Amino acid sequence: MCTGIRFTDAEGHGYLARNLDWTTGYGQRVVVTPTGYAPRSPFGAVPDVRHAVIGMGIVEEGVPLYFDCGNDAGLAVAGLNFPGYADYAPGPRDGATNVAAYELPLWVCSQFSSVDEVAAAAQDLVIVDKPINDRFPSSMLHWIVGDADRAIVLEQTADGLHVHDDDVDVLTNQPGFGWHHENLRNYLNASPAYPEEVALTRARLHPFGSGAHMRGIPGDYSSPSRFVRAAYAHAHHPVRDSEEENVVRAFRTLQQVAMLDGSAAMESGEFEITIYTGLFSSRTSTYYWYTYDDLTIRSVALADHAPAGGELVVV
Ligand SMILES: C[C@H](CCC(=O)NCCS(=O)(=O)O)[C@H]1CC[C@H]2[C@@H]3[C@H](O)C[C@@H]4C[C@H](O)CC[C@]4(C)[C@H]3C[C@H](O)[C@]12C
Repeated sequence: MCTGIRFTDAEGHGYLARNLDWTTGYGQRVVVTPTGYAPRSPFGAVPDVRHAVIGMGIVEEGVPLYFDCGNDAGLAVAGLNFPGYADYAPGPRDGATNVAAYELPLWVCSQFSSVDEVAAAAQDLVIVDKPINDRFPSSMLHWIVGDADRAIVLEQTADGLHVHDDDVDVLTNQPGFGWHHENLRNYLNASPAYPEEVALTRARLHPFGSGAHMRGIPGDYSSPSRFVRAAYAHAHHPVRDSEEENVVRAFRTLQQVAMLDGSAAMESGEFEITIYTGLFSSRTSTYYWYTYDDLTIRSVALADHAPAGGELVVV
């Protein structure tokens, strides 16, 4: 499974971070798409690269297939599994902005500079089931899109394209965002406050310690439980000042919903783990990440890799 979060630092810069939970990686690397790159876009939705893009992905047929990425204007996006709900158009629709599912993160980050712009453009958006090649069929995803101000979730289901205002800045997997948001109403009791002493018959009961009012926040790895846990942890985290503090914030928060080997098997019997955790900081246009096997936080700054060149850079 996967979890994504968005937040803002004390100076108003935006951050978007995600866990990529799966049984195996795809050989993903940090990829920079510079403004001089000439994309191959099947329906012409990405005619050029207006904003340089950096993020985690693979390059296939010379095209960057991003799992998550951010751009030089501070806009970022992450794709998360949404099987059983995602429903792509079998072909392009006349008069619409037709985007192949694999190029949606590139479309968002190469064309726009804010969530508001993406939300407006999404009114004409049709996500098309047009795989890059036979080796990689379209993945069934939904996407969290964030900037310094807010987040939205893009979901295309059987009844059309939905743009949800993500006012809790969190996304996990199925079911849809609306269901997860409604489900939060089951957890209104949860609070970080220290519990008061309680009188019970003639007993006076003291709390064991802090955290007692978090009882009820689910601890398992299922998508609804991770949504609730991430929304709680994220909402109560204090705003931080420096880039370093916000990197720590992102990675510590996503640790709360990261998947440990051996705990959750897929139908195949293989175990899901958090393959990597990635973060885009708009403050410095830097991508940070660590992997399951190596907790060293690595980073690549967009400015260090020819953001205006003509060739993709795979770091
Ligand atoms: C597996 C990843 C999602 C992880 C996740 O959400 N797991 C949930 C598990 S569960 O269902 O809820 O059990 C997704 C996120 C981004 C996806 C990749 C990106 O969409 C880029 C290309 C797109 C191609 O069509 C397929 C390969 C691919 C390289 C995708 C492979 C895979 O589907 C990825 C890596």
